[in-house]
Amino acid sequence: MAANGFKSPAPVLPGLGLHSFHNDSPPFAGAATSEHGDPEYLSLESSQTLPSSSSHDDSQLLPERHLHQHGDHYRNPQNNLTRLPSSSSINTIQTQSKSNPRIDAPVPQRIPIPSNNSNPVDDDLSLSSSRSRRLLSGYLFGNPPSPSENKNLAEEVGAVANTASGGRGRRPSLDSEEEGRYPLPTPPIKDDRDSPPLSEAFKSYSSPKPSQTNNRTLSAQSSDSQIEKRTGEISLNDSPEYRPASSTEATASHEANSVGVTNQTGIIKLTNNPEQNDTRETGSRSKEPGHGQGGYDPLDGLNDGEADLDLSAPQATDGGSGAYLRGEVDYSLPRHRLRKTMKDESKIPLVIVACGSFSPPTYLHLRMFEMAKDEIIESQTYEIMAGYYSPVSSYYKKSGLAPANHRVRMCELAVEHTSTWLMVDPWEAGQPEYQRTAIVLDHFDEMLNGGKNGEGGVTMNDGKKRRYKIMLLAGGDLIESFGEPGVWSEPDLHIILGRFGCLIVERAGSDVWAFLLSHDILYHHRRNVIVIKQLIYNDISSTKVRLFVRRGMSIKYLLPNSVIQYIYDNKLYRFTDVKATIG
Ligand SMILES: Nc1ncnc2c1ncn2[C@@H]1O[C@H](COP(=O)(O)OP(=O)(O)OP(=O)(O)O)[C@@H](O)[C@H]1O
Ligand SMILES: NC(=O)c1ccc[n+]([C@@H]2O[C@H](COP(=O)(O)O)[C@@H](O)[C@H]2O)c1
Repeated sequence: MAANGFKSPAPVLPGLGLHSFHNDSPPFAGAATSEHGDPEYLSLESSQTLPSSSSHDDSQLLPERHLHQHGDHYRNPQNNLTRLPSSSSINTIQTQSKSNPRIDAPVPQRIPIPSNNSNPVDDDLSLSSSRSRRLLSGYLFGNPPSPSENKNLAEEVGAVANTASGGRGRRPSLDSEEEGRYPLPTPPIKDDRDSPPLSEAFKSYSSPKPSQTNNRTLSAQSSDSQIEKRTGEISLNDSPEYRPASSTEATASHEANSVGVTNQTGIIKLTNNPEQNDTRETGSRSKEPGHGQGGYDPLDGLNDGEADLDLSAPQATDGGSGAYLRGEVDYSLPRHRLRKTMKDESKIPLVIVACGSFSPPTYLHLRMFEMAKDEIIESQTYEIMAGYYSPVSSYYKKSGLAPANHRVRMCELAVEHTSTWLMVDPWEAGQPEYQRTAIVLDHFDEMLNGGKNGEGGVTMNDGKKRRYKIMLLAGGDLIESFGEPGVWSEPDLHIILGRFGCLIVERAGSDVWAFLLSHDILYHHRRNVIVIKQLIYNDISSTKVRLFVRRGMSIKYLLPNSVIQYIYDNKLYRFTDVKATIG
């Protein structure tokens, strides 16, 4: 039995890799995964926009960014809607869609959340157990495939899933009694990261210098509610001296340039300013010159444990995304952790983008990126330049969606002190209408590789530029929704899978491999798809976190403390705001 769960992968799919199909994927400019070339719509010129959900309608309202495609700065989209330019810019899509009536009518339809249930907790519970959450909660795109096609696909999926699981309907997990029959993949080669041992980093923090402390720290003290008392045991410092007087002040402390860390040796409080904060005397790579511009390389060796304390990792500028979402400043893509040069120029520079609700972001959402990183390092094909969360806007009508500004801030808090290479892009969240994932990836492409003066891309040693490859990071359940009628349009799937690419993290309960075989478009672009096996299954669910908050249960160790604090400070997920809200 192969590690991917198939009894014998070779006869089914010659050339199927241990983890994925991606190994011989071409650099970028579209993945030529077919001998006969790819569909026309994979080769959008940089001047072309992606089709909107009603791409044939010239009166479609789009944010002004479609008219200002150079540089990072856009006017606040809240106030600047403009009409889509002539549909001639998307001719290739139209050509395709004319021959395919299903693509011809991709006007999003909103599927209402069943309204006969007024209890938000029950809504979340039912969503939690539903296998078709997106049909209940998301937008629908395009017309459903014909019933006969559906039936064939469903039969194929069933057949493949059954074969894959040895007839038991579900592939056994690594934890099952059959563990021995599922050899683990070769561990990733860690040498690239050049990490100091974790213990070294902690040693370096064992002698805090009182003079380097900052008075502001996170505190779980709350002004009200039993919920906060029960779940708010996240105080990093119980000393009253460090408690903000009010929850407002506690909120402000998140934005302060400091963090409090308690360990067995006592309270260590560190500022984010490396000059004031010189506790890291040994074992740290972050003080050494990095490979990135500015002397700091986000990917240069800090692993998770250290990163929790890595205050020299570049931080987002204060108030950046908040100010943008409030319409106070122009948009710009956060780049503070984006690597601009490569260590190994024989590889492909890769930026990973995770689209989703993140309501709230959990350790699973953080782990997804780390799992992807291991897989990428193992593949030796790509070099990771950065990772981004792109929280969906409030216009994505989904149960439990907190207002977009809160979800963006929670994602920022989640990565600020736990990661050295992850960032949060507020663009999608700040758009005045729902943006499909293909459009979001196109936005990243524009931001990272665009620029009329050729300023985008990665600068090679010889001064030449190379484009960042952008890949979507998603869980197996999201990928399986590719097969749900009306949720994704076919042209979008070709763009997402062909022009960009997908990193798919297996999710307990979803059989990504079987689905990959059964889905024609996914299979067509299989060489641009990387399936990531969860070697330690993590199924932390945002839905359940919301329910725990609602029920006053602890959510500690399910998500970063800073995010927990934010949830309580802002009274999220308690009562009515469990429901979707337009922010
Ligand atoms: N347990 C999991 N395993 C693998 N991927 C996951 C898991 N949970 C979420 N994801 C992936 O994380 C991304 C963002 O997820 P999103 O926040 O939209 O939904 P969710 O985590 O399922 O939350 P909710 O419970 O609110 O539906 C998606 O690609 C999703 O597939
Ligand atoms: N057609 C599309 O582009 C499409 C369809 C469904 C979900 N999505 C995206 O997937 C992400 C996760 O969605 P769910 O929270 O419903 O799992 C969101 O970012 C959403 O925008 C995109």
